Amino acid sequence: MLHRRTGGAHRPPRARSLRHRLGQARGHRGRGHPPARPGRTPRRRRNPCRRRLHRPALHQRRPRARPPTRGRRVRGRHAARRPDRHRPRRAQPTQPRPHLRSRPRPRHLRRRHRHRLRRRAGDGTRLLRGPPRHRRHPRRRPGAHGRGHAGRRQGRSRRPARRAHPQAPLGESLLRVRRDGRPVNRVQPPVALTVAGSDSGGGAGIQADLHTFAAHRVHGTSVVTAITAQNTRGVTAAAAVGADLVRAQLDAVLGDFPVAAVKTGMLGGDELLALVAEYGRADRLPNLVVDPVMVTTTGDALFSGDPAAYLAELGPLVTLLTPNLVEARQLLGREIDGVEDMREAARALATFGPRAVLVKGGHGADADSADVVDVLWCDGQLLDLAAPRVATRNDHGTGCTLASAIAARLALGHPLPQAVAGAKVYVTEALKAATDWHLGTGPGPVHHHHGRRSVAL
Ligand SMILES: Nc1ncnc2c1ncn2[C@@H]1O[C@H](COP(=O)(O)OP(=O)(O)O)[C@@H](O)[C@H]1O
Ligand SMILES: Cc1ncc(COP(=O)(O)OP(=O)(O)O)c(N)n1
Repeated sequence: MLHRRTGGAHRPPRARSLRHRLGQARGHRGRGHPPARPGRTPRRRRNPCRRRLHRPALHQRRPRARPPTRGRRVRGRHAARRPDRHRPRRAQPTQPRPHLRSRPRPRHLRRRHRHRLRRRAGDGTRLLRGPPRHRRHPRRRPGAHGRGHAGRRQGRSRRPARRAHPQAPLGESLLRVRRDGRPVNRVQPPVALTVAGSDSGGGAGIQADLHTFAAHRVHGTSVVTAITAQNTRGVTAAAAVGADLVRAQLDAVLGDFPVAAVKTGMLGGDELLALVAEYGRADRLPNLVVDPVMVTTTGDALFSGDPAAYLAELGPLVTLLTPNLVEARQLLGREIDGVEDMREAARALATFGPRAVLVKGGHGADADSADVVDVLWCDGQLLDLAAPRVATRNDHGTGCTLASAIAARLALGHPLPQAVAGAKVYVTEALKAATDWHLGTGPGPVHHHHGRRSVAL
């Protein structure tokens, strides 16, 4: 059988070999078998780690001890012709084989890496996991209750457990791999854009947004609208970036990256507001989440324009508007007190054209309440989103973090209400994880990368 495949010998050897390996990785063992090369004895490539160690060597086996299969008969014939076939088949390469690095790892290693991914899976990485293995496992048998390979392992106790592939270079064996065998770091992330001011303290603004995108495994791009000299105690100086430079940044990013969602934060004044609206009208700002930043929790004003212009300019272009209580008051020009008022405010803001409005109840709401309630108006429906209030003074940048987490999730393809709910959970966890931090002497930042170990560990 095998020799009939020698027609494939005209193809370039490397392509043939890769196809074979891919075939193995997908479980098409028969079809992916490599054809014989001229001048070489065809042999079946096997992962040496999967060798059945308890079976006798070929020359010691009783003839026809088992009913021969096609594959075994072929192997047996070659074993008979080639005495060197009786050597242990774990041939070790003596030279480094860097060309192997891009190849899929053996199945048992991929499985191990998947387990590692699951153990580490935080809120955002859950998406990478896919459905539980047992649901898709082609070898799943009735009675095997979905615990991976528990059933299959019973008869394989002598297999050396958790051993690295003897041929894998060290770097390769440490790479995490996805279900389809490709290393994780080759998966292209979606792209999100933040249009916001810089917070030199790193807790809010551009810095918080990029942290949040990264925590969601979304590639973050940025257009800087202002530079603030800021720490946990407040803002000591601020300067707007000129409209020409902001335009150039927008063109550089939007002209090159497949931006899937945009978050805006500090726009500083009417000029940049109009500029962003121009790009929105030109349909260049998909999934636009607008955090109408006007004043920090420490009381520093970050917007010098007309609040009403926010709604007039951006309202109809916005996917989601996320004012806090202070900002909702300024946008509507009236008091907002309590959850019923927040619902009314969300309804009123929605009349300016955004698809959805989220009135946030963190800063400025009843600090003694057990829950923090945000009100979401989305596609004509009102929804209260409640989360346990986290007792902490480290809550700097929660508004930026929430809006950029929503944008990241939209870039990842989450539907809007789920993106908002998931982002709120993410912020709550980020607040909890930073309660003991002492970064700065005022309200410190939240822990954007909670649930993830450092990549240096
Ligand atoms: N102490 C807290 N505990 C739990 N959630 C909070 C807390 N403070 C703020 N949040 C949440 O953080 C998000 C940002 O809200 P808020 O702080 O009001 O925005 P901003 O930072 O723009 O003032 C909201 O989802 C809010 O519910
Ligand atoms: C540069 C910059 N942009 C926005 C803010 C406001 O951030 P926010 O998330 O609303 O958090 P608080 O400042 O209110 O804690 C900022 N401070 N700086």
